[in-house]
Amino acid sequence: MKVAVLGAAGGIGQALALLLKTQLPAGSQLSLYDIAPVTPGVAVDLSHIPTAVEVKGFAGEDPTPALEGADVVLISAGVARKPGMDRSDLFNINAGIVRSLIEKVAATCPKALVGVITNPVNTTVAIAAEVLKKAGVYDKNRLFGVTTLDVIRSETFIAELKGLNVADVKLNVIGGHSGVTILPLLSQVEGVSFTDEEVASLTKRIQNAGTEVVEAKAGGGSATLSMGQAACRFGLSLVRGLQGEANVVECAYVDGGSEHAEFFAQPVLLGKNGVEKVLPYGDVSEFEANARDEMLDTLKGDIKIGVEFVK
Ligand SMILES: NC(=O)c1ccc[n+]([C@@H]2O[C@H](COP(=O)([O-])OP(=O)(O)OC[C@H]3O[C@@H](n4cnc5c(N)ncnc54)[C@H](O)[C@@H]3O)[C@@H](O)[C@H]2O)c1
Ligand SMILES: O=C(O)C[C@H](O)C(=O)O
Repeated sequence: MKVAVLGAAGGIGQALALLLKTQLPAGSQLSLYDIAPVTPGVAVDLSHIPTAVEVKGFAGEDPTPALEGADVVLISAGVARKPGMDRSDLFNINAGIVRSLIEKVAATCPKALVGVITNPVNTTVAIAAEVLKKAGVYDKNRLFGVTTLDVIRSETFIAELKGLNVADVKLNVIGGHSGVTILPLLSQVEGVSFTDEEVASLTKRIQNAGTEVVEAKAGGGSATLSMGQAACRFGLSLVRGLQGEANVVECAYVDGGSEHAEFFAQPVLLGKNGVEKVLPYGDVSEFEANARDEMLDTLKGDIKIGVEFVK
């Protein structure tokens, strides 16, 4: 199994690479690429950790050597937010970065499962899809916007609020990955009840959690360590699915034939071809149904910007 991380010298990339070095199955290869010249050194550093995962690092303008033979590609290349910015403010720089990296994926490892972390995810995934379509290699089951951070934040905040063991908290987070498009389905958490005030405030906290980190880092970037953990969880789930493990389910932002939008985050069953099955996200409360319906104009607008950028 070969996993490539693009943007591997960055805050997310280095945390993710460390977690993958220690958690990928024995015999895996970890391929690190970034334009930053430090990247081969990051790989040398990681290679001294005693696990049966081979690490190679590549820097420079061309990611091709890092992508050759990749089964999974995780992309966190690009710029991060500073206080006062919205994720959509990253579009001008990150759209072009994602477009050129996906062009190389299309040419080098078109069958790889691709997880896009780079913001604005609602838009960069649409860009990736259009680039893959243009290259004639688009397979909707192999492209994912990584929304796992919204899921692990929800699990953490719910467990804190209700005094639960976080390992017991499970829920779907649907929609997209920005502001009101992030919708945690709190009504589905088993064994707890929330007051209307708790639902409103917890939903808002989860939707603003990225900004919470951006402000706390005071100009030093956005979430990197929690995102490294989230991307590792998602990347390992992709690998487990590829290896034929049964019942591997994650929420992700996919082109899954949703009635709501061309791309929509919801649970998917992962397998040897990426998405084996798009799963229903289940019953929702009246609050959640309203929030879902109200987010759709924003989400569809974000997607349109991505499609038009490539066309
Ligand atoms: N999906 C999510 O939930 C989520 C969560 C956190 C952050 N993000 C996003 O992830 C991205 C990266 O965040 P970060 O904190 O790691 O930023 P960072 O600045 O620490 O790292 C980004 C890295 O990308 C590299 N890079 C830039 N252009 C490149 C290119 N063309 N090819 C290869 N590498 C390139 C940079 O050299 C840098 O090392 C941001 O867009 C951020 O908004 C997404
Ligand atoms: O908020 C950001 O800009 C980064 C990321 O999308 C997050 O949710 O932490």
